Amino acid sequence: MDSGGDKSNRQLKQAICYSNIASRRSASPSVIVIGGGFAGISAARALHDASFQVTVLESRNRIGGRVRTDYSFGFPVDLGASWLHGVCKENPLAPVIGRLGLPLYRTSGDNSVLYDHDLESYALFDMDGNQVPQELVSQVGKIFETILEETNKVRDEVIEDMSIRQAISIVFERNPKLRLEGLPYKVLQWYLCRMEGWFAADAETISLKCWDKACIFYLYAVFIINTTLYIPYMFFLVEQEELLPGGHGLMVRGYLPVINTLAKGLDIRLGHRATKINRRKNGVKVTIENGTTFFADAAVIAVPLGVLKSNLITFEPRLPQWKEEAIADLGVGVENKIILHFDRVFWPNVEFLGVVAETSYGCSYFLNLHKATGYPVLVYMPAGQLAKDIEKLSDAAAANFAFIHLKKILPDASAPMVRPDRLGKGFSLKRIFFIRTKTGEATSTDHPGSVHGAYHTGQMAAEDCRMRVLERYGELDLFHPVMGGEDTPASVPLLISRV
Ligand SMILES: Cc1cc2nc3c(=O)[nH]c(=O)nc-3n(C[C@H](O)[C@H](O)[C@H](O)COP(=O)(O)OP(=O)(O)OC[C@H]3O[C@@H](n4cnc5c(N)ncnc54)[C@H](O)[C@@H]3O)c2cc1C
Repeated sequence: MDSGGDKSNRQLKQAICYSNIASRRSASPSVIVIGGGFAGISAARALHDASFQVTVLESRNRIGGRVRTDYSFGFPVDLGASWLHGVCKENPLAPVIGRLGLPLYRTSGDNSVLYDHDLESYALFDMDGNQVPQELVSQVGKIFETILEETNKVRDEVIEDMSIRQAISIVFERNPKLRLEGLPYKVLQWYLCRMEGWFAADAETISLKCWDKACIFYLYAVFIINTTLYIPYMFFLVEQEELLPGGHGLMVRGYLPVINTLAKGLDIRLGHRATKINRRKNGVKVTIENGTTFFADAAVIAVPLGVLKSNLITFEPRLPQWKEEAIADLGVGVENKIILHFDRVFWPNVEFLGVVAETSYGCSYFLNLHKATGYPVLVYMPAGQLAKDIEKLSDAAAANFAFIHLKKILPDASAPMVRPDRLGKGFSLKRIFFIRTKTGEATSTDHPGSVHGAYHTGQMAAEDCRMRVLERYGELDLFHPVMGGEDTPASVPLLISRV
């Protein structure tokens, strides 16, 4: 499908490519998948299995995108996604994970006030290292739920949307007893901090109208530059995804085995950054950074939303106005991970450690990987503005920042053997039905911002692409449906446990 960088060679090869496309009608149709994250690899796998000739163009020197398992510590640590949200057979990733026999560690059941954690195994501290009584944490958790319920009343009263932060202020004005003071107030801020962590956004940018509903909302402009996204400016939107049942499970061995399995046998070109996509009568031409061109019958675009927003890829002809507007209106959030590897475990045997503070910005959260994996690792996970601020630091300074917070609660903490790693979280939180051959977590209506959402959109894009090619070229007998065909292997139950 590709041709050389030299211009005259290109023209010659272009002619050959097009004649190939014409003569290939008796052979399999071809597809270029742009982006080798979960969505792109999922689409490529499905199309490959449906007898398409598939080429994946991935700009980096690895596949996975925001899924990246690091082995440099001598054991797997996910620097990007690490949870399977929705441990149930309805999860589109369940059949793959189940068949691979990958273990999951349960961190919560359904309906946890902390989303992906139960309040069963935690330790919260104040800035002086005093542990917050568990009873107080539970009590404040109930108050937090009451406050959120009260914000529903505010929502019903107002026409214009507002941020969840504003709505909470109104609730406090109306119900001064919910305001809390002293330590309970700080614990409340911690709950807010976890809510912000779930959305990878500050309470000022989370929509009152939409945070727990499927809808679209335009909020404030934010400035984000992170390792995954190169976005100068955007509007933040929030849509609540549909939460799958079954609670949340950590991928104990990391996500890499899953994506590697899906990628097996695919033609993946690493270091191939697409810069231009020309849609033509007889197919698609994709140009990459060094001028090399690729031709195929169709293209599936599975790059992050931020890449589209920053116009790093030119479309010819231009995308329809409504698609451009949808891309412009979508927003992303930021979440980082800083991995702290110690020579021994000196912290309590709980699933997470939290630090309460006067503001949600000042609170922190450490995931105890030792509980799930047996390795002496804490993962510091800032989100929203804090994550953006930390991204401005050097890696060493960021690791030190996390360690200073840890020291506040555990003064005897030994220095970590750190190699900090950070991966920005590109999070689109808006419903998006457009670009039929565009895929990626951002296009998931029900599960945006998740691996299973990305996987599912890849499957949908592949099916859509397959149908379009079939409609156009009429080779119905060549393929079986990408999704849900009779050949779908019997599902294997997911292996989930909790200690
Ligand atoms: C820190 C962090 C924690 C997270 N935690 C979880 C979690 O626990 N559970 C969960 O379900 N989800 C989690 N997520 C979200 C999840 O990782 C993403 O929703 C999902 O991986 C997105 O997949 P994608 O394929 O849509 O995009 P991406 O993974 O971003 O893939 C897009 C790919 O396109 C490539 N690309 C970009 N531009 C070009 C170009 N011009 N040409 C060619 N290739 C290009 C990129 O290099 C990348 O490989 C987390 C994300 C982060 C960052």
